[in-house]
Amino acid sequence: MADPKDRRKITQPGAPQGSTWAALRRFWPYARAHKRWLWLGLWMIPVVAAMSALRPLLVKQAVDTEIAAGDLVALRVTGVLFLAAVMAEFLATAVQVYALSRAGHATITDLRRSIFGHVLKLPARFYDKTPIGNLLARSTSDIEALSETLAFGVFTILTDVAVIVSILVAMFVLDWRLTLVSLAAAPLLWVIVVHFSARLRALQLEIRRAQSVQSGYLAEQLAGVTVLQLFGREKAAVQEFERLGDRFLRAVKTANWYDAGLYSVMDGVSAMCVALLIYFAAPYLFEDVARSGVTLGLLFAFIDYLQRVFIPIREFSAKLATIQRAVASLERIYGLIDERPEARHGAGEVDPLHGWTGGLQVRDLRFGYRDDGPDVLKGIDFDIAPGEVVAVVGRTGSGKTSLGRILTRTYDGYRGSVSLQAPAGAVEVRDVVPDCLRGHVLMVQQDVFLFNDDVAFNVSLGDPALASDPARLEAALRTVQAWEFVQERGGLQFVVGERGRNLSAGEAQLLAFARVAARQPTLLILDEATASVDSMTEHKVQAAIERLLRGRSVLVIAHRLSTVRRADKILVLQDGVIVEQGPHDVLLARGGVYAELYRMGFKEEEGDGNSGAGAPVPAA
Ligand SMILES: Nc1ncnc2c1ncn2[C@@H]1O[C@H](COP(=O)(O)OP(=O)(O)OP(=O)(O)O)[C@@H](O)[C@H]1O
Repeated sequence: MADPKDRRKITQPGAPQGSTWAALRRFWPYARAHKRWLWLGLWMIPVVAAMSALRPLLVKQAVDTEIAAGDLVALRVTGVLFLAAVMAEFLATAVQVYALSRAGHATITDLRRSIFGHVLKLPARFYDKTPIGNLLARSTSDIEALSETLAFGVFTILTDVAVIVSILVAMFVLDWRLTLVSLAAAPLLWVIVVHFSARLRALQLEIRRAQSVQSGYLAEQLAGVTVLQLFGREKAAVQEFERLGDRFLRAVKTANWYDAGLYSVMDGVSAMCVALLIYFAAPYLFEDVARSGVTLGLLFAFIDYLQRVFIPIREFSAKLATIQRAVASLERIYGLIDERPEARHGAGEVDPLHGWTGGLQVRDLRFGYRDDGPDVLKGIDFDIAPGEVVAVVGRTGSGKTSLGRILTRTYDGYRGSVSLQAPAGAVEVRDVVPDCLRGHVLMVQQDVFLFNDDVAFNVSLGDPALASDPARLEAALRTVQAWEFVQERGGLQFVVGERGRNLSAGEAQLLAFARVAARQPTLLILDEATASVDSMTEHKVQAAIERLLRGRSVLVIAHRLSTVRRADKILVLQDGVIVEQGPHDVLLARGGVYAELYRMGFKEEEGDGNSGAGAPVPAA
């Protein structure tokens, strides 16, 4: 199991650190599309604020004027107005919550879609350094945190501020002396809110981090559940999960303490303010109203105002914490958005490889995965003529897969030249945008990945031209001899299970071949799988490979004797260098590295009478 310390270190590469305001401003382009709902939410703010200030005024009016004068009709009218104010405030709040929540969730849906689209365009180097669990956390819980904020954070804070301001203005207009007395505890209040908010913010960040690490761990362990089960490591995984959960729980518990503390302290301060108000206002009540200006109605109104003003103040810190949480999430999401995607072929752009027949020239090719690391390909030269089948063999780690990755531009940054001999002139691989290149060059990887979907999807991969043409899919499956077993299982709609669990390794390989057969690339890079399959399936796999190789240029990372024999030329790679090249018989006769590989691996295959029954080129 990985060192837990490492897990703590998993951070977001390139996450920008900026101000809260800058992070929120950068979010605006996403929210703009739904600004009608945001405006509706904003328009409700003055309504809510005005009604909050109006209701105590109506109480004052009832007590001081109508009750004092014994005017029942006027008192009833005031009662009806009070009810109308209450209804208006509730209605405005409901409309605001609905509008903001709608805008928030619509924006989040857009953002989620654009992040998914962006992530799919990121190059292999990005995935080398970013754990998938981490990515999952960013696209689920971080975005969830944002939706909370958009709906109930920023805008409800604006509403709170408007309510506080309107109440303070009403209080000052009614009686500035009583207002100052009532607010005598304000500095104390400020200190408390600032202290608690800062602590709560820090705790919210810790909660986010702990959550993300735990969900990343969960995703990774679930992906590798079979390994855990086979090696009996379930208990250890649960213990580690618990440990990570404890970190989350500790932060939540402390945050709850601070929350509860804040609430009770605020209640105490609010009661203190009311007591202060009554204490100072009481003598005025026994004086002449014309001189003192203090009435019973005024006192009721002030008590009501004080209680109202404390609710938003109390919740202010919790909302600030929510915003802070969202900003932390935003920064992590920006870190992802700022990763540079692969270039895309623009609509209407000329295809530089139009008419290319598969001729290729590689000169002094050098490549390393890290700028500061050693090269894994160290000056490679070879040619592939149109329609030629070139096999690459070599011990494990000699650079065979890396060579395939350069030809498909899965990795950039090679030195030297890899030029494709197109009719309009030679084109350097690094100058062809990846999606255009992959319209001509396809790679079948050693590890077959199948989606938890039906055969039709796994072959078409959602390409509408293929998905809507079952005859083409069937033809591709027939080419690679997979149609028979697909048909036996119920046809194109047969669901292969997660990662192809419902298929054998050989059948999964055949489906991967069908993907290529359906697309007919000009150059095929085939990384032969080394997984052993039964001899019947092996026979089918060999036949399928034979058909795939026909009529196109192929670079095959070969593990079968049948494949190397069939090749027009073999490149023998050793430690990133081509040490021998030529056809099978010539290389064998030379008695060098190839002859050694042959003696250690292929010879056995030949001996067991099953030419190429899955025995791999020997590993070092
Ligand atoms: N994504 C990567 N980041 C860093 N180094 C890598 C990466 N992929 C491969 N390497 C390194 O590059 C070297 C060549 O690897 P490569 O996969 O090309 O070998 P290979 O000949 O295909 O091996 P095998 O037969 O085992 O598949 C190895 O030392 C390997 O550790």
